[in-house]
Amino acid sequence: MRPYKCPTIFTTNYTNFPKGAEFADIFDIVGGSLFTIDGEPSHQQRAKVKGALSNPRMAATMAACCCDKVENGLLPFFRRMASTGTPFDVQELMSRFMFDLAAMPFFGVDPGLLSSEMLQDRLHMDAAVALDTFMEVGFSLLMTPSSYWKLMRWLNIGPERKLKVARTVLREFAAEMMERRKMNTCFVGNEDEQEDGDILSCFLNDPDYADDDLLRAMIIGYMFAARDTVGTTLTWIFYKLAQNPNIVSNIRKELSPIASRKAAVGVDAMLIFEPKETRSLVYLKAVLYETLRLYPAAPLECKTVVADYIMPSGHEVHAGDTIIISIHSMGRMEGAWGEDCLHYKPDRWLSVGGNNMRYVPSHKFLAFNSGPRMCLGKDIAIMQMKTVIASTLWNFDVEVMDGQTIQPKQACIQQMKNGLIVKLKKREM
Ligand code: HEM
Repeated sequence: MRPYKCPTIFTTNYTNFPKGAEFADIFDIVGGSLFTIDGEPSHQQRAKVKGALSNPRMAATMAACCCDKVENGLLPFFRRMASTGTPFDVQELMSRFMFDLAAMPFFGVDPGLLSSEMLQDRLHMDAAVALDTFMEVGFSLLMTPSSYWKLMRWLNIGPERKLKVARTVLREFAAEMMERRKMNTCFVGNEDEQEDGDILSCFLNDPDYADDDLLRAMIIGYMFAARDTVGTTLTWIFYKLAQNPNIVSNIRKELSPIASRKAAVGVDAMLIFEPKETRSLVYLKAVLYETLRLYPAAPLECKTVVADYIMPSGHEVHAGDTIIISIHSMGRMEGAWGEDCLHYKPDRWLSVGGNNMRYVPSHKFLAFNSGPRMCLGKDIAIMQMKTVIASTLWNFDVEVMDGQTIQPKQACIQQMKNGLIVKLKKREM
């Protein structure tokens, strides 16, 4: 079956293909929240999350948090590494950076994982590790017969034992964040901004989320959705750009008119590119999409079948079947992307003349999912990635160290198995 020819699962007949009970059982840590539910309850929760994320004030907070973290966290760190020529694992760094960036607008508090002096905050560090455990173990359970992992869960052995520890840590983390928010301490911004300036406040005041378990599930689900999806994609972008200096030049060319209107900040004269400046940049967006095509952050989509159905391709599926769609493979199919499907070519996303993005249906490019369950953070993710890539590439040259084995990890989020060691050099301008 060629899923890219088959929008039925995601759009036209999506009610016949919910996530299903087994998915919800494996990811019970986010049980009851948008991330595991289907049908009418998912529509209702989705409308609320969509409302919170698309509120213009929230969009402005997200953009401000991102600029602040890049200017005061990421670039100063890069400058230190560049001045001493010290190699570092950019994936590990992006993971900490994104933990902070996901948490700041949600909780109104900066966990400070990016700054190494804060590493003693065990709660946040442990929560970050527990999120990774769920992504890794959850992936292997999706591929395992449910009777087998349910027995392991009952006996508390094997991967289920790891999940149990991760569950406890994540529940503690979410409870602590709710407590801190209720006590209204240590927040980002002034008192006015705190009134309804973070996403958690919208849910704390909502009677539908009066159940603490549901609110906890929502918090953890949000951290899953917003943290490593972006961090992982950024890492793959750095990797591909280091192999393609011509693409780096094209990005810098696109940034150049903006840079010429800006004044550099700080002693090192570094430029920060703000979301309002990069919003219209199409080549940079094409780079993001091309990376997500070959390295989708969420490489698998899991669906169950409610009623027997014959796909447009003629394949039959039966009630109770599980369908696993490899988004990773779909991005590499010759039938969908042409003979050069394995080549990294941002230009394929551009219209003739290169001034606009070409239309590609979302059921063909599934990195952000498609149809009624499409990612709600797509625009936020693009804004964050554009800010990081533009600000990094304008100020630094990025070199990937030789001798590394680069391969994807088998997990729900497609990180690099061994990380990515890079070295930076401050650009002479
Ligand atoms: C490169 C970055 C990102 C990628 C590739 C991505 C991809 C996806 C995918 C594939 C799904 C569907 C998951 C499923 O149903 O199985 C999804 C759902 C979702 N994403 Fe994203 N995402 C990204 C960033 C973000 C960010 C930054 C946020 C929040 C600020 C976010 C919020 C959500 C939410 C709330 C859902 C649930 C939608 C629903 O179930 O109806 N995402 N995302």
